[in-house]
Amino acid sequence: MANTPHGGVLKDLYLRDAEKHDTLLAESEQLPSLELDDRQLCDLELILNGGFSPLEGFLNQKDYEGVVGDMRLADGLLWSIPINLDVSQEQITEIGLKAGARIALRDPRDDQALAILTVDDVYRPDKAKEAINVYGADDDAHPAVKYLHTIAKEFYVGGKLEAIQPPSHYDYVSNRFTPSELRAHFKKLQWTRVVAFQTRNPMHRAHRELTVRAARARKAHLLIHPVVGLTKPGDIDHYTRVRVYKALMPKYPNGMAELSLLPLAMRMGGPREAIWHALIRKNHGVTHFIVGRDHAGPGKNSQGVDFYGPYDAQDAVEKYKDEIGIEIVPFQMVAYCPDTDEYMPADEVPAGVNTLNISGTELRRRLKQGLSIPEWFSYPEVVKVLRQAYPPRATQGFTIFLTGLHASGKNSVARALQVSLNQQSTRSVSLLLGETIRAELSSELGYTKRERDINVQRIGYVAGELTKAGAACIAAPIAPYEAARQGAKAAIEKYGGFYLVHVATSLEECESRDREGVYKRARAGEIKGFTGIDDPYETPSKADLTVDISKQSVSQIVHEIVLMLEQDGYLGSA
Ligand SMILES: Nc1ncnc2c1ncn2[C@@H]1O[C@H](COP(=O)(O)OS(=O)(=O)O)[C@@H](OP(=O)(O)O)[C@H]1O
Repeated sequence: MANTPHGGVLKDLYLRDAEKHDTLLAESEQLPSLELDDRQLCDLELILNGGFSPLEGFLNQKDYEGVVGDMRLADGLLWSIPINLDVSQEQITEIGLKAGARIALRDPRDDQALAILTVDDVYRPDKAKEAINVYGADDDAHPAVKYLHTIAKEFYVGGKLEAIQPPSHYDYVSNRFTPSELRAHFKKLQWTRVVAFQTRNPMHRAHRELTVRAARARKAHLLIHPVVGLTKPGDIDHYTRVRVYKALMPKYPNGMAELSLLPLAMRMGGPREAIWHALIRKNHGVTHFIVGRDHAGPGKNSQGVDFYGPYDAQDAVEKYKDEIGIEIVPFQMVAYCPDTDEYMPADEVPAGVNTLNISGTELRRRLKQGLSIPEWFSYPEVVKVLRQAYPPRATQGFTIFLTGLHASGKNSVARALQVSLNQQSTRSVSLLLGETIRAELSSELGYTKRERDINVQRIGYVAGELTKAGAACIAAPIAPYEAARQGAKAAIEKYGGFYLVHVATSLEECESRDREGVYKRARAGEIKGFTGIDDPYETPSKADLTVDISKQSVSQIVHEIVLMLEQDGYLGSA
């Protein structure tokens, strides 16, 4: 038998409102609309499908104050994390949000109406109190507190929901189970004791070992239940993680474990979050829940001290275990003992016995540099997935961004570099010369500061996309403004390497090299606002390389660029 939902009844609003579907959909077309943001969308999905039972909507003020104050809804039921629909004053006025109003809530990705909210109340939360009570401190180093102060709007709207349809998913659809679906699945499999494992990270041998030990200890089956909504900023993306989980699942004995993806927006709220996670699993029909060391921990506060103690989450679920109604399986991390080639719970390792571990940071370093990842740590199938997602630099894209005056030699260097890279790497090489971009992308633009900034921004965008796709991109605009160059850098370096090369050939030299006579015409006033003559060129404050065509040959400059790329690993063999 699947576990009883929190509050006794699974609030699957899709099932409850199925009969009214057509009427609700028609009504939603006539109602004012509120477009949800990413977090509200995750919360809405779990309210509608019953994952957040007993909630039937976003918290009204009474429930909110109870949850913030002592983790209880107004009716006394345990609930640890406030689930709010935050709105701005402009939205309140524009949409007409007030008690009794009916509002269509829409998916921001495709504008579909997902639910109708009947407004109970609109109130201004005490955000400092929410931060302190729920997350332990009013400190922006905590991601949920930062969200509260920088993204969440100033008012909350409470009210019950009627379900129209679930948000559309196009990724891993067959692995997404609502609580009702999971309950039906357990029934079909005849699973009565199920231990769930929550994770927002890739899983390796230690996790497989830990989960199997938990299942063995409770004579239960296993539900791997990772979060694919919002996790901690900087986490490995869920596409990669799900491929990892799928590579790991065959490592469990047949029939022992199932994978289901949870569209939860985590808050990283440690102890309160652990209680919330347990209640959500209970709603999914699970009977046991693993709570490990530092469950849903956000890391360190602004003073460099951990927000929560390593066992605060375990203590919290222990304290409320009767009300939570799911058996908690507290777990130590397992450690690898190389001398005996086995995994053991960290607290059972005898004194003096050597153990090994590879931290997340160390793993990322090894992936980045294409270094070995030992088999005792992970499965080759898992490592293969991670290597595809985090290719070593030798196969990552990069951009060489040449900046300098007209006729400084940047175009000659760019062309020669393209040829040189063509001969030595398997990447496709793209050349974005100033004149080409002006003809192909920016033909409507002139040369005012604003137009030059737009031009450089476009180059940054295109170079970023090429870099993301693994290409070598060589851009060579004049790009006279520091801020615009910085903007291009930011757009590119999130996807791969970025190198700013200042072709610092003097104006005098550029003028003498200018066979087309453009500078002469600019000096004669026939061309207005020409860079270097009557328009500024801001010298880069921090170029990765500064070269001068009057002092070095093109091939020497190309060689310097190649050496720089080689040193950073971009030109080694993959
Ligand atoms: N007013 C003015 N100022 C500067 N340059 C001018 C101007 N008018 C036309 N040109 C010619 O336009 C070519 C491309 O300029 P860019 O797109 O690289 O300039 S910018 O980065 O947008 O500032 C650039 O050529 P290259 O330097 O060979 O790319 C210039 O010859």
